[in-house]
Amino acid sequence: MNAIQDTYPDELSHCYGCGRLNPDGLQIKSVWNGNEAIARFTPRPYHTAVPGYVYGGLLASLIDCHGTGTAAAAAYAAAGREPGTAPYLRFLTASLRVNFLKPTPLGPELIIHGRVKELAGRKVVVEAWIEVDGETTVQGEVVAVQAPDHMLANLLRRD
Ligand SMILES: CCCCCCCCCC(=O)SCCNC(=O)CCNC(=O)[C@H](O)C(C)(C)COP(=O)(O)OP(=O)(O)OC[C@H]1O[C@@H](n2cnc3c(N)ncnc32)[C@H](O)[C@@H]1OP(=O)(O)O
Repeated sequence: MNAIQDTYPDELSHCYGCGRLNPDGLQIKSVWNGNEAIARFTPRPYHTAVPGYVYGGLLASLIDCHGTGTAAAAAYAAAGREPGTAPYLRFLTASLRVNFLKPTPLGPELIIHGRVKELAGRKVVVEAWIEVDGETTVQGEVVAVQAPDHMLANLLRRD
């Protein structure tokens, strides 16, 4: 199954966290299974906070972009539409909350989960958490708001 980020149009695919066209970015991939979205990411040694543990800002970025990706996938599903079709359902982070429950070990693959808590109008509230070796180390919530039409039109305009 395609990751939702692989269906974003090129003009909206430069995000540091999830843009497939950003060679220096994290390029996270969120796959929707009809119930939740899952992303997998293995931090690199330079993502260190203290030796052996992952930097919290990276973890927040994973929650952030997986949250907006989950919102997009869920919004297309709720509308009965094929992901990536125009008019684009592309979401921005309006609010990001992250609770670091315990240190996240550096080395193993992280599994990032995203589930919709609320979907109404242009707003999707996503609960997200990071699992490593079967334990949840980070829990967060993203309020994702559909990009306003004028913003999308501006970004998609070709000269
Ligand atoms: C265009 C695509 C670009 C692709 C980028 C992908 C990004 C991936 C993740 C990111 O890092 S995004 C970067 C960080 N985020 C931003 O820079 C967003 C900056 N903020 C904005 O542009 C506007 O504030 C925003 C578009 C998010 C909302 O402005 P609107 O004028 O569209 O909001 P509006 O007042 O119409 O509210 C719509 C709903 O969202 C709710 N809302 C808005 N801001 C909120 C907030 N901060 N917290 C909680 N809820 C919020 C608002 O209450 C309302 O809920 P209800 O429908 O239930 O009434």
